[in-house]
Amino acid sequence: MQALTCEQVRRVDEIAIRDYQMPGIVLMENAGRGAAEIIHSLCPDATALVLCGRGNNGGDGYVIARHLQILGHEVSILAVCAVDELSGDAKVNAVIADAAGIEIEVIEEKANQEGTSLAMKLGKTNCIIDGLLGTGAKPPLRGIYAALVSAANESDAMRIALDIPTGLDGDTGEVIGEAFRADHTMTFVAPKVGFQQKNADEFVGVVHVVGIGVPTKLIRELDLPNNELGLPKN
Ligand SMILES: NC(=O)C1=CN([C@@H]2O[C@H](COP(=O)(O)OP(=O)(O)OC[C@H]3O[C@@H](n4cnc5c(N)ncnc54)[C@H](O)[C@@H]3O)[C@@H](O)[C@H]2O)[C@H](O)CC1
Ligand SMILES: [K+]
Repeated sequence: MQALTCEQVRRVDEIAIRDYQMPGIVLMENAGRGAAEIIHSLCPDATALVLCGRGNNGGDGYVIARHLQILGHEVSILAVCAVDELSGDAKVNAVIADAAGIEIEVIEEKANQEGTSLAMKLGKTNCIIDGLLGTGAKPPLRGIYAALVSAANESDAMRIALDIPTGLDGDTGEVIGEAFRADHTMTFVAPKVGFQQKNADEFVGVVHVVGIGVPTKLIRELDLPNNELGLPKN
C-alpha cells in the first residue's frame, strides 16, 4: 500500500467528513475498534494500560480501551489531561470510557513526575498502548510526554503505538531525543512515509494498517496524481 504523508492522511479525514458526510466520530470508532481487534489477537491476555494525549490520537485510545474491555481485558487509562479539558470526538469517547467504568488517572502535566513513580504505574501492565501523539504532533516532545515515553520504553511490557510512535516524525522518520519504541504500530488509513526511513524500524516495529471505513472511491482517488485531490504535489 502506498505510504502517505501526515498531511495526506489528515486530508482523507477532511474529505471523508466534507465530501462524504462521514461524522468524525464514526472514523474514530472504526479506527479504535479495528486497532483493538488486532491488539486482542496479538496479546490475548493483555492487562492493558492506554496512554492518552489531549488530541484525537488520545481519542483513539479511549475507543480502544472500551473495545478491549468488551473483549474481556482488564484496561486502565493514564491521561495527560482531565476529560473536561478535551474537546470534540476525543471528549465524547473519554466521557463514554469514564461512564463505562474504565479507570482514568490524570498525570498532571506540571507535576514533577519522579521517573520511579511513572515506572511503577507502567510496571503493572503487560501491554502499554501509546495514544499520546499522532499526526498532529511535531517532535521534540514537550512536558510530561517525554517522561511517559521514557518510562514506557523502560518497561518490559509489549508496546503498541497508535498511528505513529510518539516522538517520531511521521513524515521524515526523525526522532529528536526520545520516541516510543513500539513492538507493533497500528497505523490508520496507510503507512506513513516516515516509516520508510531506516532509523524508523526500531520505533515502529511491525506495522499494521487499520482502515477507518472511508469509501473505496476516496482511497482509490488517492492513487491519482496528488493534484487530483488538491493535495500538494510531492
Ligand atoms: N484519518 C485518520 O487517520 C484518522 C485519525 N485519527 C487520529 O487523530 C490523530 C490526529 O489527531 P490530532 O488531534 O490532530 O493530533 P494529535 O492527537 O496527534 O496531537 C495533537 C495535540 O498534541 C499537542 N502536541 C503537538 N506536538 C506536541 C509535542 N511535540 N509535545 C507535546 N504535545 C504536542 C498539540 O498541542 C495538540 O494538543 C491521528 O494521529 C489518529 O490517531 C482519528 O481518530 C480517526 C481518523
Ligand atoms: K501515538
